[in-house]
Amino acid sequence: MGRGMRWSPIGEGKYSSIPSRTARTPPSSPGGDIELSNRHDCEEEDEFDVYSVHTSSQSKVWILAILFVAAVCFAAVSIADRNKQDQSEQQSNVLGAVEFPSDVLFGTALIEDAHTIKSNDFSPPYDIQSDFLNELGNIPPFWEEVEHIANTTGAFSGVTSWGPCYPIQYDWREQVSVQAPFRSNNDEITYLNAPGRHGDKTPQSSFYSGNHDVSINTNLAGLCRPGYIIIGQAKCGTSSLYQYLSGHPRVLPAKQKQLNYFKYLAYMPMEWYLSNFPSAQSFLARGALMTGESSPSYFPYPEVPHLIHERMRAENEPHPKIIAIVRDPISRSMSSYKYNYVDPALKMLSKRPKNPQAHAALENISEEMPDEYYIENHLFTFEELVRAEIKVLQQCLVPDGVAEQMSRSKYGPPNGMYADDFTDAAIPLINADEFCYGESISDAVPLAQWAELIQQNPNKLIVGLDYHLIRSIVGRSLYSLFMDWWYARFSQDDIYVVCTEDLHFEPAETMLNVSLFLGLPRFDFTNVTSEGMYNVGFHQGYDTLTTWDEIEEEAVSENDQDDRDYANIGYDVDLSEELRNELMEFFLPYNEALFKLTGKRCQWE
Ligand SMILES: Nc1ncnc2c1ncn2[C@@H]1O[C@H](COP(=O)(O)OS(=O)(=O)O)[C@@H](OP(=O)(O)O)[C@H]1O
Repeated sequence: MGRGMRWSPIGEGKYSSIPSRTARTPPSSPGGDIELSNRHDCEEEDEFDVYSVHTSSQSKVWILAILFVAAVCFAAVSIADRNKQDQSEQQSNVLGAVEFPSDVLFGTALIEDAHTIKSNDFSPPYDIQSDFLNELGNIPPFWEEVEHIANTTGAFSGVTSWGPCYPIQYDWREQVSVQAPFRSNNDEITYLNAPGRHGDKTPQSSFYSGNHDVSINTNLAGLCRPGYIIIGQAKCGTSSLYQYLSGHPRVLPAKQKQLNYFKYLAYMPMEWYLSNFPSAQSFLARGALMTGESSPSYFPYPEVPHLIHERMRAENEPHPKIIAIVRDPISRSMSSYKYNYVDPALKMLSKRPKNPQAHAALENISEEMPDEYYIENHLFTFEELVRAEIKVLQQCLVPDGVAEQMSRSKYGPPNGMYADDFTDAAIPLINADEFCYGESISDAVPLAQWAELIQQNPNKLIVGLDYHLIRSIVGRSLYSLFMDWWYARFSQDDIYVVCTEDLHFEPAETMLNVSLFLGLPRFDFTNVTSEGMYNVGFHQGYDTLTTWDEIEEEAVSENDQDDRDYANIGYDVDLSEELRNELMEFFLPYNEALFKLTGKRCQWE
């Protein structure tokens, strides 16, 4: 049945169509006695059987004539379809569906056996003159060998590894059978996800302790490394940054924005991690220079930069660039309050989960009330949570206080992961997130910092939620404390810092700067960024786009004209001028430390 039509019976063996607004009007039939359906051409010939006929001798001639035309159309369409199908099969063969030989997928391929490119007739869709060295003099990560060979010989002969991709066992030329200049469709990207390599099991989340025996160099043939890793911070626009960057025609996305490998899944071998990125085949067919991922879970944990360095930055080896994005800390804290506390609490109130702890917490709270009622009566305000947290942080972060001492003892000399960095660090490395927030007191008081609040407001809800995110609404906006660890493992040349405000107010220019830093060729991001923002508070989802019009509409309906709250749109978080000033004062030294460390100043006044 065709689009735009419904059929209703009008009598035995007879049907008439009820055209929708989009259906075409049938032509009047020459004999006047054939009611053709509104399908009168041969575009969708499969519906020709649906019409009603008042048979007469005169009309038989017309019937035969029409059946003849229909048959001719049918034959023509079948041939066209067949051709289309052949074409698309051919396309998918060269663009995506070609399987790697099983020895490459499943482990007998040896990297040492890899063929180098032997002849000059190898012509993948890359421009030797301009692709591997951009106007800033930056080479995209992992392309140094190709750049060197291409620019000295004017050809690709002798290249052993294709940019970020590990060598494959057979001739590189076989991987390039199409001259598709740039990526046109993400669906055509091949990922070498080989079920069976490590069993079909889905990796379980757990923090990597560093004690697992992970063989990191097994069977990497044909897999490609990320050229950039967006590390966070959470709620600072990591989703938009990732999606915008993926809009560069020479960048291919990972299977998903957040792989969380170096935080939760590092007990899996690198082979697993890299199978989440496009294959060498996709790079070659698409003329890609880079892929990457964006996991805000990396930002707050000192173990992560150490691990990325260990696994991806062997001495003098090429390695991915690190991109951090930071937002006005007050604005980020409000977004986090909403995302990590208000939304999950409201969800819990509406879903009434069975787990005994949550159940007990919800016992005296009325059911099926509007959100506003719960927010007013049963949720802690932003101010309440923030003041309780700041009290704890101020004590913990005093010079030579708990955070400093505990961090030194865990990560410093003699055997800590960062032993050498403590010896000569001018600024002490501090893991506030791990050492400032104290222990649980009881089922009713999950963390000491909330003891007083809970005592004074027994009707308010905090039990049963994700405490490690709620406890650090402010703390995770002290960016310099986290970035210190990243700079202990990566140099200024390896790290690029984006201010969320720049991404908001000058998106195309900001993205151009990020991409040039990465060594990519110049690209005008205007069409990409003008689509909207991703993962906005009132429309969540890492790949959920909210158009600028929708954002504008929501801002107007909320009467939210405060420039400083440009992103906290669609929800209200009360913030008195007094608390704003206090917070600005609290954040100031950390902001200044960040600007000094990174050499980048964000406009957060
Ligand atoms: N282009 C641009 N400019 C400014 N701000 C932007 C942009 N894109 C997204 N956003 C805001 O960033 C918030 C979501 O950040 P993340 O995607 O990093 O969140 S997450 O940690 O991955 O969940 C979320 O903030 P809130 O809406 O205040 O919650 C988004 O609105």
